[in-house]
Amino acid sequence: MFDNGWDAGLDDPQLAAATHGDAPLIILAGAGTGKTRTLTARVASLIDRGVPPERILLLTFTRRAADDMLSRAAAMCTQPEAARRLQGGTFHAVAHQLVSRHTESLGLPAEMSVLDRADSVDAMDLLRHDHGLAGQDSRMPNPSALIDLYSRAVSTGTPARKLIATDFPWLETHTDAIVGLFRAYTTRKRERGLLDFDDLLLAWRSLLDDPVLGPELAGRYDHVLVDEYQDVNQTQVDIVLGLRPTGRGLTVVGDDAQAIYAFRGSDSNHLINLGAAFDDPTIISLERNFRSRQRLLDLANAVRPVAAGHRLQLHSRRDGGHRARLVRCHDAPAEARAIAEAVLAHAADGRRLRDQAVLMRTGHHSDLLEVELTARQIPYVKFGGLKFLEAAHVKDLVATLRVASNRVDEVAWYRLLRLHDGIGPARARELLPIVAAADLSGDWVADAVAAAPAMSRVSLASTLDGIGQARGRGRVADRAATCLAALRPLVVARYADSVARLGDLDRLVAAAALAPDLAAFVAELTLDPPASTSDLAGPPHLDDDYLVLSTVHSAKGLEWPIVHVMHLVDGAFPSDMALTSNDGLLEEQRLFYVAVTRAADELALYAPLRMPHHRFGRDDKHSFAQISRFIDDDAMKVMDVLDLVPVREVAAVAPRSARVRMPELDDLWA
Ligand SMILES: Nc1ncnc2c1ncn2[C@@H]1O[C@H](COP(=O)(O)OP(=O)(O)OP(=O)(O)O)[C@@H](O)[C@H]1O
Repeated sequence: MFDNGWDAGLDDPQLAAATHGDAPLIILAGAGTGKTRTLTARVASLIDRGVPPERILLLTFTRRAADDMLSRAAAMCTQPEAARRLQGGTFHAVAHQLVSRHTESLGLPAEMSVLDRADSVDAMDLLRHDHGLAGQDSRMPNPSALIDLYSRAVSTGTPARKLIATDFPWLETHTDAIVGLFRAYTTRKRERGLLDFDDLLLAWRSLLDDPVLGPELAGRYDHVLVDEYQDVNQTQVDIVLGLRPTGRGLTVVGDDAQAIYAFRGSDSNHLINLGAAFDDPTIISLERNFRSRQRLLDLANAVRPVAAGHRLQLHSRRDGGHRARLVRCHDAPAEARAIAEAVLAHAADGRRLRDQAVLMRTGHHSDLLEVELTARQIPYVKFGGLKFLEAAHVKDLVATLRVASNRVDEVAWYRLLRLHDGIGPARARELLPIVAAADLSGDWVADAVAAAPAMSRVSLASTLDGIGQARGRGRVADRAATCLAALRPLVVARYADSVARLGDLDRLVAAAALAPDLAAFVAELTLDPPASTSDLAGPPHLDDDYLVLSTVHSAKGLEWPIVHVMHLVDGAFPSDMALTSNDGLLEEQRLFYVAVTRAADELALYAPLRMPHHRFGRDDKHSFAQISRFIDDDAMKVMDVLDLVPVREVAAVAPRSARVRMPELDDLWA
């Protein structure tokens, strides 16, 4: 029956999921159990069953995941040309496409820009002056705190007044001003075609709620498949239910133990509760892990968080190999040396560097390790931490491209204006009504230049001329190149290392040139930012061999034969920010579970038993560190221990493995 390849090698539950009919399907899949493979096979099987590819929608959390799955599914089925017709992408990217097509119905201007968090902070900064919320007083909420409050209200659907009273009481004296500011902020964004990430999802949900448009939009699809459902927020749940109100044709895949985005408003309970929304859901659990050796899964099963979730017990047919190993090191420099030496030892055994990854809770944890790797000439690539799009020069170009596509994008103008010597925030605010006016009249360039300080006039005139020319260019490639030409002198004047930065910008403009539409390119870049310029150019050359350093968040969904996880001490992993809240700790535990399930063959967890007091401190004060609370007695039973420290120190810092604990004493120093 199945001679097209998509069923090849699937185990029974995977095959059942791939060939399931139209009733709502919930696939609960543990780590490494082949979620991606199963979803891909299901898409291919749907096409072979006769579902037109354009009536299948696949929603994922990264663009790359959607592209990979759709192209693989198309290659596996009998219609290889289906790849072009299949619909898919991230929730936000699909929302952006839809919203761009329905701007009129939504009362939005035709030209739109997408705001990331930093842009939203700028937008709030611009408006708070009009609401008496700017000033030197330290009790005044800063724009970043205001955006946090605003997003929390939106993502949880809680009125701002209530939220201030319960969660932000120190802002209570400003309640009226804040509520007024938020009202103005919402109106202003709408007028200027500025949409933040939440707005995109809310707009999609509103379109689906509309009695005329909603059924038409939902009726475009026969099947909607959602990956990583444990990471959806309430608005995304509403969108999914709006697309498939009865659940017919809905497939979701998720693992509640891998939910790691609560800080963005996600809630793994949505996966746990979904079944109750339908009459006849089919639930399939995938528990056979195809990635890791059983000895490593013994640890994964021991540390898998079970709070309120589904009990999955992973098993593998891959025997042999070593148990997971806990490596206790004297301090952080010793940990860095131990990791570098282990990496080299595996390389000497014939492993490529690319077969290994070092994972960390937070990007800066690898500071010392990077020094060590550089000294030993071990090439590495780092993922996570500062994103490429957060680099100042990249944001400068994105702002330039945005004003060339949406002339009234005052947030982008605000950034661009401040790149000119002599124009600070106050001057920029004065110039905005001229350059970002909704109804341009007369010679706006001359007016803006005349209003600018004398020292800025020459460069401002040249930037504004350049942008005017860019807007007149029809081809995307010409428009992007003209924008960069306008920005180039500002980058040279502003950044000491401008040559390297301009190299990045050239690559970005080259990538833009391939896009059919500049505004869509910029929106996509903002919604799913590349980690580096090499991401824009596709994967690095195959001959390159390098070690991967990655935050656990960025390692989600990936796998390596050998994985080293560092800084496994309380305060680092779990992060000290999470130590005071139960929800925070649970999220850290899920993050730990993601980390330990990335390894196929070997897993080493490193714990430096002394940590410096201050990351950038000038002194060398250290204190004893407690081995991560996630490595508890059950975990220790399935691990080997390697001590790179004197026995005396181990005894001092490892009471968690003691059979009898004295919590009342321990807790005093927690
Ligand atoms: N039926 C199968 N036969 C052989 N290998 C498989 C099978 N299904 C999945 N695999 C392999 O198992 C590994 C894990 O699969 P995949 O990445 O799809 O898992 P996942 O459930 O998305 O994992 P995670 O949630 O941990 O990221 C991959 O190397 C994949 O090729």
